[in-house]
Amino acid sequence: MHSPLDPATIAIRAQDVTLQLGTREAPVTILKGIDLHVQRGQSVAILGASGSGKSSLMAVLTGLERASGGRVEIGGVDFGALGEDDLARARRGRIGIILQSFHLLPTMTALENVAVPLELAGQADAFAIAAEELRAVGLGHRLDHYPAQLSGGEQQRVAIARAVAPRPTLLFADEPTGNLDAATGAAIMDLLFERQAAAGATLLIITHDAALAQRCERIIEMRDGRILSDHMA
Ligand SMILES: Nc1ncnc2c1ncn2[C@@H]1O[C@H](COP(=O)(O)OP(=O)(O)OP(=O)(O)O)[C@@H](O)[C@H]1O
Repeated sequence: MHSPLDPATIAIRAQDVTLQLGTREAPVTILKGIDLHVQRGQSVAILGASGSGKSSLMAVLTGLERASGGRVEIGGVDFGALGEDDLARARRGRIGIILQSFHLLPTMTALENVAVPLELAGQADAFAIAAEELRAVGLGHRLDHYPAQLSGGEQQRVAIARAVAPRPTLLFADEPTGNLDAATGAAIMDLLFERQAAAGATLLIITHDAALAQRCERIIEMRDGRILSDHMA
């Protein structure tokens, strides 16, 4: 049996994480001491008013932004100890990100959008794996379509396939249904949970939607750069 804080089962370990941005003369403290442990495979909703620090927390946990203080460990790797190149490498294999506005490359087909990042990460059979992932999200018949030829829901499916394909430890979704109608959004969430389970990934979802948050195992609420509450749903 693993204890709850066994490194083998912890996907995210954040200790007293702070983030300061702005200028030297006018620094702004955005994250004010975040302590967070997340078990591998858990789904976590991050709620909070606009400006409470949700996206900043995501930026620090994904290594897009370096913490100003404290410690960030993702999948057992101390992000603070890595140089830029090693950090980029560590992020590539471990972290998948799904954003509200999909961010697909417009000049690449659905298949290429999923396969090319895999190939860059050194994955053999990148195109075969990408095709399999796209079939798993119901897009087997759209492999050669460009993003502009796909609906919003289909584009988000491609983005999910792209994020899940490298089998990341950690999947982050920032308002993943924000640009979709309610029915499409619900279908996308079903798919996201299904693909999370298939990949055995930990899922953090930033959302303003309390109903969506209730579908996660755990709900964290942020206020003013701090965790205000943290409970199982
Ligand atoms: N580069 C920056 N310099 C100074 N302040 C910043 C910078 N980036 C973000 N902030 C501030 O940090 C605070 C937290 O922003 P953040 O985007 O993390 O909030 P959020 O909870 O994700 O909000 P939303 O729900 O609107 O996306 C905000 O007050 C924002 O204005």
